[in-house]
Amino acid sequence: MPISELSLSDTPVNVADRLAHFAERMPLSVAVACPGFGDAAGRNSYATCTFAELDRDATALARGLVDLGVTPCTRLALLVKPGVEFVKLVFALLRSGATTILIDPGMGKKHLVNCLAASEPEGFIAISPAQAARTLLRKRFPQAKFNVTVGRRWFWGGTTYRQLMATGATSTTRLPASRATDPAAIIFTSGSTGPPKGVLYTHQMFDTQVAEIRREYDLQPGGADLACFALFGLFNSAMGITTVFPKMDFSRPASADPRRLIAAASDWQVTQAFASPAVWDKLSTYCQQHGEQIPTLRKIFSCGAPVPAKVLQRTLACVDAYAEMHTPYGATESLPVATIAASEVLTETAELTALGAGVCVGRKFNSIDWRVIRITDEPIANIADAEALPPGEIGELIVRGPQVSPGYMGEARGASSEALVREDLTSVQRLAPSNSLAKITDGNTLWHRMGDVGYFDSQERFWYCGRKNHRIETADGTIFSVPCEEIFNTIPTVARAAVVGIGPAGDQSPVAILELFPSRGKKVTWSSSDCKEAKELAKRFPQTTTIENFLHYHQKLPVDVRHNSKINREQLAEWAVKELGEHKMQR
Ligand SMILES: Nc1ncnc2c1ncn2[C@@H]1O[C@H](COP(=O)(O)OP(=O)(O)OP(=O)(O)O)[C@@H](O)[C@H]1O
Repeated sequence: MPISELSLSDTPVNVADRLAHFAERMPLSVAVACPGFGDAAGRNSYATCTFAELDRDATALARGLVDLGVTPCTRLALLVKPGVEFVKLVFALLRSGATTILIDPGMGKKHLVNCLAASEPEGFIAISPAQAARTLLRKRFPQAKFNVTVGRRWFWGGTTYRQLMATGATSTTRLPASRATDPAAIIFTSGSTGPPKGVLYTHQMFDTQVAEIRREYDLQPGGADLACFALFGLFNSAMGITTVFPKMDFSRPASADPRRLIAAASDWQVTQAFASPAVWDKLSTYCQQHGEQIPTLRKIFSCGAPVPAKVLQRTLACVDAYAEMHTPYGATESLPVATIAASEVLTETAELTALGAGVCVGRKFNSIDWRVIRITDEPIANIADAEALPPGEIGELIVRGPQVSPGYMGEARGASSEALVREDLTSVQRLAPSNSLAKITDGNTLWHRMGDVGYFDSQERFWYCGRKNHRIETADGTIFSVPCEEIFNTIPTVARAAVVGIGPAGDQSPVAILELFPSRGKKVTWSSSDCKEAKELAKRFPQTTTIENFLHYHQKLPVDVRHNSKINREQLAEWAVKELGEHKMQR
């Protein structure tokens, strides 16, 4: 059949084919490096695997899974720590045709178990403690029959990673060919605006992510990446780039020890690194205080929340003078959407951000189509019902493209997850409730509603003004969180500001909550001058002029589990209600 006659859903696509390409061209280069136990230093202390080994073992594991009975669309939860085995298993699962369920362990036990149960896994590929927990909670996972233990198997049966590898290595089973729209994974959002949502990933989404990230940032095979966000290991291996996992707790990135990150960077002479804003803040502060440098870094990425200009500046100061830093913008449902270079932020947009213009997240990726539409909390069934807004007007961002997820699963309220997994781009009628709020039909395509608000400027750059759910509807109009917060962030004593709404919808009052910088050796106290400065500043800008309540938050502001960077404004709003109710109002 000529290519032109193939529909998208017939096109064979699997991001794991990109790994096979590099295994052929650079078989002996290190694909993954992961620090061993203890404090041994230097490259020899890492567990490593080459591209050839990764490719060979991923195929063996995939055959082992298929021989176990795994078929296309079998849902398997992957609960393995970032490392060599993790990356091998991710590629094995992609090749086996299974749908991998990926969840951040940092979201806490209750959410973790609920998310897992909602996705109805047919098996667990998991380390021993997770298998033990699965066995104890077996009633919640009635369908889990394909269980593979990574590490020692105790009382729970199933097979082990080693056995799977051994049987797969001698198997000649043919692996299934995956098509572009076939499900590849269910990845959960970080749940910063409610319960985490299971996002359906197709093979096409993963493949587009890799192709677009490689093209946009001109990432070349042969480089080495310090991966402080585990999933980046997948992208790197599909680009011929060595993944270096530092020694850190990936479920609490902000707790990473800068000395360990610097050691991993130096051991592998890393050329690029990906970490959340909180990690860059901590690492760059350490480098500044201790005169450390990471001179081999050429490309630096940060994503997940706005990156303050001072963090961009400080980070660039501890790397090569020609290094670039980028802050890609996107969400689990759609990544990447837009990007901006730190150089553009520092020379142009940061100044406007400080004046309340929002945070510029840059221009769109080639493969994305985007619009800003009038804000509504109601479902929008068809694009004809969405009002597109002109540049300069704040609305909700909607996106479509090959890296955009066709829908959610896992909430499964009323709809069986089987139906959701098999859902394709045209079967919008079967969408679960959150899908109807998040998707808009346009012919046989879908737009995804980002749940983020902002506006386009005259150069079609998007200026992020926060989450739609975090906007404050007052009797006098709408207040957007991020533009206001950035105004308060310019106060030298303020470490971080959050602006939240309290009270009934439509008649909310804005409250500015400020975390102050610890002053050396002294307990941080909220002085009348701090409050006076914040109040005076608020009066100078139309965005903040109606804010009258200012509160000092005595600890670090609460943040999300995945990036430890997104402010949990819901929690702060509840706290503010209590504080103000107790007449501790600072006026
Ligand atoms: N570069 C960036 N600058 C500013 N904000 C960003 C950037 N990148 C991502 N974000 C924010 O992170 C959001 C995506 O986060 P993620 O997909 O991890 O889950 P979440 O939206 O926090 O979870 P949930 O939808 O469950 O609340 C974006 O919609 C945006 O608000």
